Amino acid sequence: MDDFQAATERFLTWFKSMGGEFREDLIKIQDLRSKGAGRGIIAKSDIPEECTLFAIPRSAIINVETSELAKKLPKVFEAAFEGDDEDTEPIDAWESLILVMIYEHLQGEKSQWKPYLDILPTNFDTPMFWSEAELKELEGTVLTHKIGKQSSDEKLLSRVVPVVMQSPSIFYPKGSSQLSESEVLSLAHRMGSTVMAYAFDLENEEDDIEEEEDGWVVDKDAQRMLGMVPMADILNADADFNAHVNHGEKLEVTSLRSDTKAGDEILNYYGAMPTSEVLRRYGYATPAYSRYDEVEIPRSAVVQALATATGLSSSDLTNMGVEIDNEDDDDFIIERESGAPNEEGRLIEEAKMEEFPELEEELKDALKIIKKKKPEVIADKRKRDDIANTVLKQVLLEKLAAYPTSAEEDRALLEKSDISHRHRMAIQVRLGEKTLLEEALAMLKARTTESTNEHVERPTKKARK
Ligand SMILES: C[S@@+](CC[C@H](N)C(=O)[O-])C[C@H]1O[C@@H](n2cnc3c(N)ncnc32)[C@H](O)[C@@H]1O
Repeated sequence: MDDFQAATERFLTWFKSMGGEFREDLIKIQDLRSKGAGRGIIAKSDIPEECTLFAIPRSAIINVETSELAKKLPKVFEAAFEGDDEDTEPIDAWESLILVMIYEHLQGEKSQWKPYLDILPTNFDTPMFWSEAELKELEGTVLTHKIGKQSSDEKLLSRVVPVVMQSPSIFYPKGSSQLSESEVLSLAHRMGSTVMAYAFDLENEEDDIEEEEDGWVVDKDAQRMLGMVPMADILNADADFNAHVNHGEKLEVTSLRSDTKAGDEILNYYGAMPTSEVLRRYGYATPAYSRYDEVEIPRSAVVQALATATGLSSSDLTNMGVEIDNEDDDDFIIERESGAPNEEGRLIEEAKMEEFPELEEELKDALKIIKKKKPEVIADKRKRDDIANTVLKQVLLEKLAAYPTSAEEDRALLEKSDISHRHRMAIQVRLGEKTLLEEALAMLKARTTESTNEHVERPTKKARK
């Protein structure tokens, strides 16, 4: 038995000793490293719908309630939930769990979670850990300004690392050697990434639970409790999934479908998010998330295109009261109408590019202002539609041109077998964005053809009368 398998066995034995239930007749933990997915859970036989596959007692979860750390450093942790310290921001749920994880890790054999901690990752494929050359492959994508290594360093250095450095007698068992500040920082990064990719938002049994239209339960409580949930976090996930974690007295993982077959992977749901966000938070990418892909269009690009299309300058537009380029507003998001998974976790609706609601709304308002202030620029509805389409087409084409590679080049690269895992994921992210832009351009084209036909048809109808 190799080390990986031995660690899995030790973890499963420990899990049961903590009161965890695991249907070994139905499922098993499997080594999925050959497909870049670490450990996962696989069906050993066909599984019926609504079958409990495993259950985790709340006492096996690692969080501020179960770890001794919060009791040993009450001042630090009470503030986390009471707030209102005038001088310092209280630590949040995220920072609290990072501290708890650092503490449990440093306890070594003394931690009751040791066999669980042993199977958590020490390396990550999230872009936070990519080299400059690897990050270059993400140029032009929404991730260029979302990785935040520096701000995360600053936050950990000012809020997490000092707590460890100031209380060595609490964090280190007697006789163990202490880490330097930079070693604590890198441990904090490791635990931060673990929390990001593994922790669950824990719903209390008595919490204010609301059901969304699609039936997926959401909790509207502002202060959530984060926790590491052994076994539930062995589940990999996809946008199309077949299992669900129910938060009751215990946490129970149940099957959602009647057709889960022996050999199928049991997949959880991390949420509806673009490939870029899955990569940023979890360090992987699958084709099913591409339906949620997004592209950001900078506001300045829209103003520039509007100026060109109207023959006005950007300052003319500002002076007229066109406010598209407002610094406080976020960029425009281009995305599909993608629908939610059904109650079996299946994606049954086709994801379609239908409109750019916010962008079109603001463009319409801007054109109204221009028509009022300079009627000669927008003679009629047809001219207004032409300008709007020209602007939309221009910003989409500009965005497409901003990626260093073309969609065709990316498709060809994905055919190759000799590119690295990270490079492949970067291509999936940027190609997903380009495909979305191509769909947006096709939609605009179809719309323009439709409206031209309308304009051509109208006089004919009138002539017939
Ligand atoms: C909650 S853990 C799931 C268990 C994990 N595979 C392990 O071995 O510990 C989340 C991590 O699993 C991996 N993962 C989850 N779903 C995946 C999928 N569909 N394909 C590939 N990797 C996946 C990613 O590395 C992610 O950060």
